[in-house]
Amino acid sequence: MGTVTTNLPLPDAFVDFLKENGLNPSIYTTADSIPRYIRLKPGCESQIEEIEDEIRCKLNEVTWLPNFYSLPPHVQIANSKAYRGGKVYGIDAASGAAVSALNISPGDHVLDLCAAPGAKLCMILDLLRDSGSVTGVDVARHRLAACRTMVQKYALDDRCRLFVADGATFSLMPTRVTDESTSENKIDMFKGWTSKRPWKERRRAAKARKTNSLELASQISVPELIFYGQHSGVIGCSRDEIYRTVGDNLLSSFGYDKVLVDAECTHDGSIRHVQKFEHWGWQTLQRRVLDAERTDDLTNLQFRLLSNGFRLLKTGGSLIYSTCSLTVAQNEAVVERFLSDNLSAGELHVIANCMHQLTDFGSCIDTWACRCTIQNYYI
Ligand SMILES: C[S@@+](CC[C@H](N)C(=O)[O-])C[C@H]1O[C@@H](n2cnc3c(N)ncnc32)[C@H](O)[C@@H]1O
Repeated sequence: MGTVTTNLPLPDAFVDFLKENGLNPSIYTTADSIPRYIRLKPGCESQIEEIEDEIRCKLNEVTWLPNFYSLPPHVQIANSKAYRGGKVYGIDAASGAAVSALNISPGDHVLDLCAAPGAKLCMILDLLRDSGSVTGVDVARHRLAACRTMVQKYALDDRCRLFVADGATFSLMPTRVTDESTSENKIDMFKGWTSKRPWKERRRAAKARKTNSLELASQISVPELIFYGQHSGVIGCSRDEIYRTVGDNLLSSFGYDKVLVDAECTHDGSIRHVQKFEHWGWQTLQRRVLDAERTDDLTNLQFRLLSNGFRLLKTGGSLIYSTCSLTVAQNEAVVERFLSDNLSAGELHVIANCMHQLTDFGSCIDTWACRCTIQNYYI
């Protein structure tokens, strides 16, 4: 395989892929100088000096993103007491930008359609504090299990429910607290409620898990609830209420206030991710990133995730579509295809492309280059 003059021996096929997509391969040469980012758990502000002493470096505040700090690339936080004790999160600033663009308000019911491993989901829960709810969906059970571990580690488990499901067909409504649902007998119902599914259903799911994830996605018709915090938009729901689907005509009133579609993508915008292929082998990159058939499948999946996220959004809600790919095909083209379908339906009132915000964010583009390509509002 040929190389280009970067720090990494990028294979020709990847360089061609970058060029075809109008991307300059030299962005991958800056890997050693890209800062790391952390997010401070709200409430831990007074402990910054202590954390700096422990990790032996100064935390530089990211002025445009509350609670985010940058630190030099060589500093590791995974073994620090601050990280293990749940005082800081490892999350890139670009990921924070996607969540920040959602403009979370108290009481929002938020849907995160590709939630695992959950860095953004935790940020949403922190922003909501003790109001609203978050519904996290992911097709990969093991990744969603890691998300559940994270939600529990950071004590964010009250208002969150997690479903293993295909985000392109997921159809459950947010469950909202009503006067009725806080009554004593409902609380008892909650205690008796179990996420365990009938044996036959579990056996079918286990069989499906043996196949690959795209096939699995099409086989999961009933979402599997793997976590349900006790205040997840409702207290004391029955199983039927938790699995309530609503027809399209009611979605405009009872859908989610905010939807995040942080879609599966080729990850080419993450310099650290691309770096890992040096160890995994460039053939893996060929298979995962460059394979044209897979890329076509991906853009179709992205389109279906975006369309379904929008379907589940209530009137006046807003949706963010983001990826960590820098390619037009996975960002602008997906959004344009979606808009051309939906504009003709006359449903969109205002469409603001928030890419311009990211150009101000400068340094975050080069780490998790998360492109927020759309912020839509219903009328
Ligand atoms: C970019 S990652 C999401 C990162 C996550 N939002 C975070 O902040 O930690 C994309 C996720 O989409 C999931 N995914 C892939 N296909 C999916 C589908 N059809 N439905 C739901 N999730 C899917 C993958 O398992 C993966 O966890």
